[in-house]
Amino acid sequence: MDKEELKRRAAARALDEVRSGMKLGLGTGSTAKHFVELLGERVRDGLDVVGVPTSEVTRADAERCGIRLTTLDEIDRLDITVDGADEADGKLDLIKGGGGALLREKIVAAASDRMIVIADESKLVDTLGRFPLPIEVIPFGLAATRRALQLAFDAAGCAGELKLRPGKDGHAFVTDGGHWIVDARLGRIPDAPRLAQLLSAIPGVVEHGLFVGMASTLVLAGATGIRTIERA
Ligand SMILES: O=C[C@H](O)[C@H](O)[C@H](O)COP(=O)(O)O
Repeated sequence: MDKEELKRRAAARALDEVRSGMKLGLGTGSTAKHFVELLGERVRDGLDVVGVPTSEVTRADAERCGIRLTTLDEIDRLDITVDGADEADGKLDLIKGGGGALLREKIVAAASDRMIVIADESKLVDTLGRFPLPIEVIPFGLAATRRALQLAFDAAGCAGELKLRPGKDGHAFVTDGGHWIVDARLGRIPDAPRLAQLLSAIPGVVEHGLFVGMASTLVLAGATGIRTIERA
């Protein structure tokens, strides 16, 4: 089955959890975009929800779909965030940020009672790390931050090359928050919680793409159907 169809099925399954009156976090990426489009159809049929987008791209998509939007300055908590992932393991820890939206995604997920992750089944891995780990950094002092990152990788039992993410214009990719991203090709992250802690302690790191202990439900769509994994 076509991968886009699998993503749309996972998105449709997450939509089953949405009720009128809910406040929703709207994720970023090709899978989350299916959710926004399907949600828009329900809104046009009368579903009353309000959303907080996790990127400017998602904001534009949601507005185009007629979804009412708000901000985390106007409301306290969200009921559910629905978002994609670049990788997920069986403990529901994630790598996110392939599209560069990890910072707003993490802020929105942390303000949500539930985070439902939607994906096609190819995103499920035994150990995180095959997908390069996105790390959002401040441009100032980048070389010092890179050295600190390598020390953190050593301390967490992993190693790998760091690459500054290029943008379309040949310069560095710039996030919605005005920062840069370095992608770490680690191959295998044996202890994601430990690495997450070490990365968060580096001054030049704004945020990293390890989402540890945040997802409550993982919805995986495969050729044989939908599988749902709940946090233990
Ligand atoms: O920054 C982007 C997000 O973390 C996405 O949710 C992630 O990259 C997955 O995207 P996609 O659904 O396109 O594979």
